Amino acid sequence: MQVTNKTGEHFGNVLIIGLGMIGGSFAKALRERGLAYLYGADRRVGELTLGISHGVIDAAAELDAATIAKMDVIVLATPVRAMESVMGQIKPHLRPHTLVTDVGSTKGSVAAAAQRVFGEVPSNFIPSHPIAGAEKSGVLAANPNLFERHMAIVTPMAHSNPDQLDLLYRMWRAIGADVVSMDVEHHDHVLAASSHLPHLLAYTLVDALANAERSKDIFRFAAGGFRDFTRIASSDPTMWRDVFLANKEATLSTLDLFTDRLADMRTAIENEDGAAMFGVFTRAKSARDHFLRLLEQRKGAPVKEQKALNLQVRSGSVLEGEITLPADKYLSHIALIMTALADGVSTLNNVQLVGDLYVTAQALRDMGVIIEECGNGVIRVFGVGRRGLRAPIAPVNIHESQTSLYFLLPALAVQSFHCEIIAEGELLLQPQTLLLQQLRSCGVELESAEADCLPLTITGGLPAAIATAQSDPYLAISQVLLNTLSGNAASAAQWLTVDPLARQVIGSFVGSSGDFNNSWSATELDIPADPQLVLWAVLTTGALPGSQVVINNVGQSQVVMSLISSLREAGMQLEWDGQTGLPEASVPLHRLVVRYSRLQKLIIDAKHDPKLQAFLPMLLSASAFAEEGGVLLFDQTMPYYFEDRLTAVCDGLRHLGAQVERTPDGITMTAHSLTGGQMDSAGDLYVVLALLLISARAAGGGIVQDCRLFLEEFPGWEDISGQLGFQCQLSV
Ligand SMILES: NC(=O)c1ccc[n+]([C@@H]2O[C@H](COP(=O)([O-])OP(=O)(O)OC[C@H]3O[C@@H](n4cnc5c(N)ncnc54)[C@H](O)[C@@H]3O)[C@@H](O)[C@H]2O)c1
Ligand SMILES: O=C(O)C(=O)C[C@]1(C(=O)O)C=C[C@@H](O)C=C1
Repeated sequence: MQVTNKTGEHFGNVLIIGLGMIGGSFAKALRERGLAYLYGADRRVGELTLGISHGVIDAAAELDAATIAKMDVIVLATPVRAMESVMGQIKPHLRPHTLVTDVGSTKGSVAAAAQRVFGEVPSNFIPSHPIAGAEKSGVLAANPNLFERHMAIVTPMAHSNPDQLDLLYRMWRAIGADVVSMDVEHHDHVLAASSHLPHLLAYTLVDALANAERSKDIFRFAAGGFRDFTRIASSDPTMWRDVFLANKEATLSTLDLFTDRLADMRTAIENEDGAAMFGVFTRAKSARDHFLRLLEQRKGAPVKEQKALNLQVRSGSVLEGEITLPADKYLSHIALIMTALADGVSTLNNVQLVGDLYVTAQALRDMGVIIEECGNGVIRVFGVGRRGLRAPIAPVNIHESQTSLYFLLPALAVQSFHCEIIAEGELLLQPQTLLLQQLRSCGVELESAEADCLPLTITGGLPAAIATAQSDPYLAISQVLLNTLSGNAASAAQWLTVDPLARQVIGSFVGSSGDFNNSWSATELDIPADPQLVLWAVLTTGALPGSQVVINNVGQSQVVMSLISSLREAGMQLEWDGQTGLPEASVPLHRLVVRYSRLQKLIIDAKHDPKLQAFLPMLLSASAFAEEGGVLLFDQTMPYYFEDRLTAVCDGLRHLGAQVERTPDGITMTAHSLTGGQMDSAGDLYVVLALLLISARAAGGGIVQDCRLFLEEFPGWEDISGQLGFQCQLSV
């Protein structure tokens, strides 16, 4: 099949010498797109006959004067060691206007062969190499789409003809490849590691096992793992013999590196050193996951559409029991950074590595920290010391996690390497001016994209002390971490901006001596419950007659204490009932007993802690079932996303029949009976919690839409609420 191409581009007469799998794929790709008239030459005549009958080439050719002289492009596609004799054959007839290239897997040997044949690599000879292939060979394996969305490396010389280089780029692009340029030596080292070594291992493994004592059973019981690892051992032996003969030095050096590492693994197994194995496996997994993501991006894989998940809540639940709620994400983040940079192995209890915390954990893993998930929320972190992070092999990807940035930058600011941080989605559009200014003001070198947006590069060093107090809790903690990490005590004013519980978390590593230059000792910590979940459990229990719940792991942070005192003022029955968790813990956990209570008018105003703003969505829902409604007043400085949340909750409440009035400085809720209905959470975690609360109290229950993110971020919530008797089910 030959078609005319839409762009009108035509590369004229193209001769492929060596019409096997790669040469055939190249020919077919050009021919099917109507981009050239294709000739083939091969020492096996049968391949040429098949090439014509299968539409790979238009005509077979000899390497004689008439053929060579009329070619616009000649492509050498034989095994690499056969190329020298082919060059010798075409040399007498080659014209300067003909572009010559090759597709060989090694480049130094091809350039050297050209030098031997022509005296120097001719300006019209520009080597290249498609990074695409298969374990098959021969023209029947030709695939016209083989190069699409794969890379093609070109290795031009200083004196290469620029027009012919341009032609080479255009030709690879025309058949779908992404072209990159590289020097010959670099190419051979990189490919020795990424392609040649894996082939050597696969061939050697299969051969060793085939000759092993129990070989019959080894092959009989080998399954997916063996097949995946050894696919490439089915590749063409001639081609690979040539590759290893042609790229000897680079292959040997990558092989030596590998055998050293394999010897380390042998020692780890012999010594039953689980930590060493775990370290290698977690780092390797995260490196491979990164590689797969890159591959997906290159292939332009469409983002999978996920169905929205809704939660349907029935009215009339009665909650009863004792619960341990998922951990506070802010405190978990601080603890994770501190444990990663402490000396020794720390244990964190009640922590789930999900959402932002997972992103930060992956970044730390990429930099050599072993983080082991032991089940039941127990995490073991093998600290590397304050300046012990290792330069990651690829940029650190924080995806869409702004929080990870606040915590990772101070840690990176004290290391001894450069690190590039990349991100995805909306985070790429958000200027990080305040955070970057803060770091630059103490001498940290940061280069960022335009308008202080990601990606950015940070160069570690020894930052100077920083002393300004910040009211934003994330900027504040970032500043305190930076001081603590660089051995400078944070100022008293700075500490005041940080919640006492966060101070206790930091204190459990650096001790109370205040000497931040000391090494940090590893420790065991219970992380208190997430305050948003605490408030949800408190308000839901308080709303449902007959309910009584004990929350086992409440941390007495400033904001939790403010919430409790506001709710007590409105008539809720809340009592402390001693401590739980680790004995003599520096971050204690408290038991909180909650009972159904008739909530009076709920008032939150300027007298209350400004941090309560983050809890307004749920407080607003609670005021919808308070006896006399509620008044929530707040100043104008709320971040826009707080405003959006309140708007979503007000809309939801109106759907259920509540009377809600927005005023310029707040919201007034008039007591009213609530019916039931569907409400859209817009995917916001805190809106979901507020709407779940109000659905439980509405006569007809409620359906809260778009809860996927909520369920992912709080994976324990469904089980815990189910144990308590909260009647709720998933629907799509
Ligand atoms: N197989 C892959 O995945 C892959 C990927 C990228 C690059 N390459 C490179 O592409 C080249 C071809 O590999 P392939 O997989 O297509 O192999 P192949 O065995 O399918 O094809 C090679 C062809 O060259 C012919 N040939 C050998 N010596 C010849 C000579 N002196 N004159 C004329 N023809 C001759 C053979 O008859 C055969 O048809 C190699 O240099 C290889 O390193 C291979
Ligand atoms: O996919 C395969 O089977 C390949 O072996 C392709 C592969 C590789 O190692 O990635 C093999 C050799 C090349 O020179 C380029 C690509």
